[in-house]
Amino acid sequence: MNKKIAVLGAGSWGTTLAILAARNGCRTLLWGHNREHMASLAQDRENKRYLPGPVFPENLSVTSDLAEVAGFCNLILVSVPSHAFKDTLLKLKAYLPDGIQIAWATKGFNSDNGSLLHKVVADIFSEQTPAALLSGPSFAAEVAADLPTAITIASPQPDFAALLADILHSERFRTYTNSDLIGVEVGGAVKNVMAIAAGIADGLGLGANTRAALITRGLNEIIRLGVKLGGKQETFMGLAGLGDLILTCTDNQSRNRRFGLALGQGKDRAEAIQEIGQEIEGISAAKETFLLAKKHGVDMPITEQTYKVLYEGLAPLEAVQNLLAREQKAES
Ligand SMILES: NC(=O)C1=CN([C@@H]2O[C@H](COP(=O)(O)OP(=O)(O)OC[C@H]3O[C@@H](n4cnc5c(N)ncnc54)[C@H](O)[C@@H]3O)[C@@H](O)[C@H]2O)C=CC1
Ligand SMILES: O=C(CO)COP(=O)(O)O
Repeated sequence: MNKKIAVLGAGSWGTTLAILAARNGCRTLLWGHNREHMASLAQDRENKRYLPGPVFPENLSVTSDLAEVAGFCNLILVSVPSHAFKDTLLKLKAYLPDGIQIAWATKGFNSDNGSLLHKVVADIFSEQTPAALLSGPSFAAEVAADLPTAITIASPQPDFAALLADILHSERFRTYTNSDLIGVEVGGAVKNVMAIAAGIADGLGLGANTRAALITRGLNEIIRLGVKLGGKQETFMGLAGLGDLILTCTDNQSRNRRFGLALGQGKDRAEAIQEIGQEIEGISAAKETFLLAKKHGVDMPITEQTYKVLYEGLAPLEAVQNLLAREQKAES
């Protein structure tokens, strides 16, 4: 494929997406903010810190210089953590103010004010800037190992979604398109909160019934918030909703689930974060989701109890008891 793409964020997911695009024949530039780390990637042709194993294809080059990114192409796929999303785009804008096309694979909210990330893109560039989000059940290591995976690319601009879908699609990586950007954003950001909750329950040894109840009632919460924010109900039954929720609530590759497991087993929060050693997006998302739910008057009891465990020192077992003590009601 005779295309160029720059991927911002040289963690496990950005590296994987850059490898996928390069395997599909695109000239690909992977940017990371840490100069020493990027120098080691250039030398090793492998990301030993975040994605040990896969060797970089020849058409994948690396840089820590955003000016080089701007000179390379205007098609950008951002995969930095949510706390770095706005700053990275602001820095990029200094080099590439016009004609940019922005996709992102970041799952989370704007850490400044809890807004959805499409709002950050529109505020920094313009409402007309082609914008798309890649989301769905996709552990980086499995994708990089070429294990079959299906994801969603959401954009209000169908041509842009189709372009990205072509760049990344392969027999082992199926790309579906979707026009519901908001629904896909909410699904990807809030499933991380539910994965922490499911991990906590499993860490407490509460069993399979509890896990299934949390996933199902968690999906309900995600739908209530997502629809209130403008997402479509059916989106949450798809890859970026139920698909990613099941993946991260049930498999220990999920860092959010592992973090919850550690808390449920009585480990200290700081120790758990250090042991995992990678981004745990659900920690900030728990706060941002809790505040959004309050602002919009949406009932999100699992999110609320997870927030209280993470930010108010509530004991995990007490959080479960609070959920169980809620008044009996009709399923909705
Ligand atoms: N790893 C996975 O399987 C998947 C991750 N994601 C999402 O992708 C995003 C990135 O996650 P991962 O790559 O997994 O994280 P990671 O923990 O593997 O790597 C984080 C990367 O972010 C970089 N970073 C940290 N602070 C930064 C800053 N201020 N500016 C620029 N870069 C900074 C680190 O140097 C590192 O390269 C997250 O939003 C995550 O939810 C989405 C789907 C799958
Ligand atoms: O989003 C992911 C897979 O789809 C990765 O989940 P974790 O961030 O919990 O590892």
